Amino acid sequence: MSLDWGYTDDNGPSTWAEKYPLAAGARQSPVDIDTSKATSDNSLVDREIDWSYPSNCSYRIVNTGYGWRVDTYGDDTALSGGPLSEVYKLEQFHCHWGATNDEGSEHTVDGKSYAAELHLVHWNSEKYSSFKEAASQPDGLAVLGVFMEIGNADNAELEKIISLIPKIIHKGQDSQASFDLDFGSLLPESKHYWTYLGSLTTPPCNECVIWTVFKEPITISERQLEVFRSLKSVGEEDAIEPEEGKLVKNYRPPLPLGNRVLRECGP
Ligand SMILES: Clc1ccc(Cc2nnn[n-]2)cc1
Ligand SMILES: [Zn+2]
Repeated sequence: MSLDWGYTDDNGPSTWAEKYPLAAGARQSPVDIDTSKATSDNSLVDREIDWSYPSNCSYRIVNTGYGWRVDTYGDDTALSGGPLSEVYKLEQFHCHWGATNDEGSEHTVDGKSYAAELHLVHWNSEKYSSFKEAASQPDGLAVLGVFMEIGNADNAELEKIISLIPKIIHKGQDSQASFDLDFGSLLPESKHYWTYLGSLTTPPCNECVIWTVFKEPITISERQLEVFRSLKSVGEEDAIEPEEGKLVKNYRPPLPLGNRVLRECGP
């Protein structure tokens, strides 16, 4: 069964607009962050971005066929301040990566790619009654983007996710694992970031995301990234060769910023 969309030459980002017209919109993500175009904005400094994630909010990890996704209980989570006018709740987090370490992030900075990019997806629970409703609104979602660069040491918190990957190698597999995660270790120390109005980076590419991309990367080891790449984009029942169907890349290349404003908080 051929996939509606994906990351191969046949169904990759350049083909998405054929079936998902929003993908051709003027408010698409990711973008290349041209640091010379970023404007400072005191209102971002006055209302510091703030988050709260209880360590026990993660309850399930699933292979979506496009990567791994950790589903979270949002009730006791909160993201506010910075570019956000309301309080957003954490819905899920996931990651994008490439076949080699010199690609993999979705956003780029002055043309530079990082090896991977972590996305924490939140929804505006003050204004909307569900994630689904929020995903159809221009201020419905808030995604935190965290660049990941290769480092020598394993990231200990990521290791808790890595250890579950062997249980979800095939598309559709999930592990109902309530696991304790210190989100502080999945976010950079610095709260400096860029922010702009964009979209989901996969179909249907809804233009509903207020993006916050942190300037400081976190580290991931080469071994850990290889484990991500061992995930398969096909189900266990799809008889394929062992090396086939590996999810070696799941990132969308940058789209034009166009006439959107790119703001920054911090040097
Ligand atoms: Cl619900 C949903 C759909 C697609 C994505 C993919 C994505 N969009 N922005 N970052 N990742 C995330 C959540
Ligand atoms: Zn994402």
